[in-house]
Amino acid sequence: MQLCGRGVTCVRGGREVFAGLDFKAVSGEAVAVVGRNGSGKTSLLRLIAGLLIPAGGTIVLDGGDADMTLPEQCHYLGHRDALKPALSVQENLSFWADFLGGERGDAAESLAIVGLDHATHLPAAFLSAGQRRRLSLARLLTVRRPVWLLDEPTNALDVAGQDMFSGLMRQHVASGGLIIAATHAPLGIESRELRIGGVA
Ligand SMILES: Nc1ncnc2c1ncn2[C@@H]1O[C@H](COP(=O)(O)OP(=O)(O)OP(=O)(O)O)[C@@H](O)[C@H]1O
Repeated sequence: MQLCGRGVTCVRGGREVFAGLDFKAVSGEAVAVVGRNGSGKTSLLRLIAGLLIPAGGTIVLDGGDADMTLPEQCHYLGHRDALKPALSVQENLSFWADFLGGERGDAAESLAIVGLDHATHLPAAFLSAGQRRRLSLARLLTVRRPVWLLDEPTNALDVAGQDMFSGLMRQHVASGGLIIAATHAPLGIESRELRIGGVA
């Protein structure tokens, strides 16, 4: 499996953020997207996820599931945790599993892995920032998708949480997945750097 961007141009609010960007990520690899604030790291992830339309160029996944679009094969985890505050931890995860569809893993096991098995019935509104992040990470495990697009994934995680997440990323790439992560901090696993917008 290979994700390939050719000549990708991003325009937001009528302003060109980046132009002519070439990039590639293959199965078993993590790519860390780095660059100064506003250089377009989040925008690039959203372009790959199909949440923004490129103003130019192409983004193609070769060797994936031919019956599915690229966005259908991606998990996009934004830096803001997309949770419904009135729903419980378990209900939030069920919502995402229903919304995303496809092959579904064991939700209880996913919550145990991210360390939220003690809080399954707690409304998401009561979670701490790190717990909200952990609940978002549980999505990656409950619904299997090969391409993980992660925006500042370790934000708010404590040291143990960062270690746990490094292990999950390692397993994902070892099983043939690929990761593209926008980050200002070290990703926590071996990764190749994709710098956008020049030197910070
Ligand atoms: N909805 C929007 N409308 C107009 N401009 C936008 C919009 N969203 C983002 N931008 C602009 O696009 C540019 C790139 O933003 P983006 O969030 O992709 O950068 P980033 O590299 O992820 O930044 P950071 O390191 O601060 O998270 C910024 O100049 C930003 O102001």
